[in-house]
Amino acid sequence: MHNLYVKVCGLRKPAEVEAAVAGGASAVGFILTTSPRRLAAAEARPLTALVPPGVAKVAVFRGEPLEEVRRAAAEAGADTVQLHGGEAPEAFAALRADGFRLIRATSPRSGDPLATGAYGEDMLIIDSPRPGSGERWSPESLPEPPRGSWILSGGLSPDNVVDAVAALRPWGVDVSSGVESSRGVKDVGLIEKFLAAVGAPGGLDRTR
Ligand SMILES: O=C(O)c1ccccc1NCC(=O)[C@H](O)[C@H](O)COP(=O)(O)O
Repeated sequence: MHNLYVKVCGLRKPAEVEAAVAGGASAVGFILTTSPRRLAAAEARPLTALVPPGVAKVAVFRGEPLEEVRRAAAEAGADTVQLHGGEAPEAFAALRADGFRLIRATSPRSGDPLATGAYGEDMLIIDSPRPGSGERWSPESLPEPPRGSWILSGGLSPDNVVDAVAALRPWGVDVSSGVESSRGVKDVGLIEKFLAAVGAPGGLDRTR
């Protein structure tokens, strides 16, 4: 038996972080790449400082040079790095050596391996081809069943997450647009609703 890992991403304000933590999120994400949700590392730092032990602080990147990722993730106070840029396994090894936990993000038709750990990562996010867009992807687009600690992402919301978990049986879920009132603007009530829907803390029980 395993309880669902729940990541709430794209947070920009203390009240959003506090709602995610209070609602039982396993991880909170901060976007340090091009996005309406982008934060500078120095802006993320006071937000990660609000996060208690046991909740992951995830810095999200897409295509930045490795040295920039290392510097910004450290400055932000993250303990986990999420890479969307198709980085090579060597980038994951370098970040591991820095002490970060690692999330590799990909999409179903990318051609990337769908086995968690293929590049040395701890977790694998399977997301829509346009991360943070709120778009869902079709289960039929998966070339093979994902393996290991994989996180379902892309277009989840308080209203669809329970059915999506029942259909695909992921190890975890990740949400951003579905807990926003408009693009890039989080709604604390929707964060609470999402976390309540998945039964956080602890999450939906699921059998592997
Ligand atoms: O959220 C973004 O704007 C973003 C931009 C560039 C790379 C990654 C980004 N988000 C990463 C996430 O983990 C999102 O939570 C994930 O893509 C799901 O987003 P959504 O479909 O909006 O729930």
